[in-house]
Amino acid sequence: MPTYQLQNLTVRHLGASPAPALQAIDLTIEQGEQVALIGPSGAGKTTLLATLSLSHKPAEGSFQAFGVDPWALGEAARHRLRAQLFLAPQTPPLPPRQRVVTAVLAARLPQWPVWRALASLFKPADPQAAWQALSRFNLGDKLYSRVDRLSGGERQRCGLARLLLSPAKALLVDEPLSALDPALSELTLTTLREEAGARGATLICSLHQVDLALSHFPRIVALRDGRIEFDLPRAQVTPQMIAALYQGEPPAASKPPHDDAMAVKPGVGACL
Ligand SMILES: Nc1ncnc2c1ncn2[C@@H]1O[C@H](COP(=O)(O)OP(=O)(O)OP(=O)(O)O)[C@@H](O)[C@H]1O
Repeated sequence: MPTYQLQNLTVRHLGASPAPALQAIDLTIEQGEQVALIGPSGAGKTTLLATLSLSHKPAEGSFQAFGVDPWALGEAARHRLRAQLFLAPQTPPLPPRQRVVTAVLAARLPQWPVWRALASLFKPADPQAAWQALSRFNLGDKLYSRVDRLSGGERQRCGLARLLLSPAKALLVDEPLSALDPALSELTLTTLREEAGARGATLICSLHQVDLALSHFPRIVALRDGRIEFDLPRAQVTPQMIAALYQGEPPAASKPPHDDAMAVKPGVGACL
């Protein structure tokens, strides 16, 4: 059974301009596939990931996750379905005063009874698991740091460590590299792909770094102006297609010149 089946899907943002954020989206993603979403700013990548995580209700078209239409389910059943999906947003919503260990273990809250979730706020239930997840992103030394003392890139990796602890079968990751240097970018994508592969989870990741999308992901879905421009195995994606997709707005390089690396960081860190 596919993880997702979307047919002729339209998604609008409430109160936004009449042009939909996504339109005529046909997309089938099989369980265990690893897919990169690319496209210029405003193309609809975040909206698509939010729709796949059941945060946006489509306006039109057909949407199925794990073979069911989530929006035809009652609230409780949809909530259970949501527990199968994990969205790691570009700016993870981490409580600023919380310790990293608590924030990471929060990924397990949906599996725990209320008493255990509350107890974990005072004494982390499984710090070893949090440390292991953080270590896979080179962040083990921040286990007991406060979230608001982390840099933008550290916070982003803290959000990804949560993903490792969630039991989800679909891992949805929005721009995981925006605050990371090239070495950490490689480590992060490799870790995400290994994790998804090891547990047979579907991985869908939006990226501005087209070279990394092509080197790490077998399937590339390109969005522009809310529509799918192409959906192809990476071997069939040509430089001409990439140039047409970005039309004058060059895709981000994964290896910025040294001076640019500093210019990228501050904007992303200002997240909470
Ligand atoms: N909360 C919102 N309210 C209204 N319109 C929105 C909202 N979020 C996004 N949009 C609009 O929806 C469209 C798609 O935006 P989206 O954030 O999905 O693009 P994106 O490809 O993820 O862009 P970026 O690469 O810059 O993150 C854009 O036209 C954007 O202005």
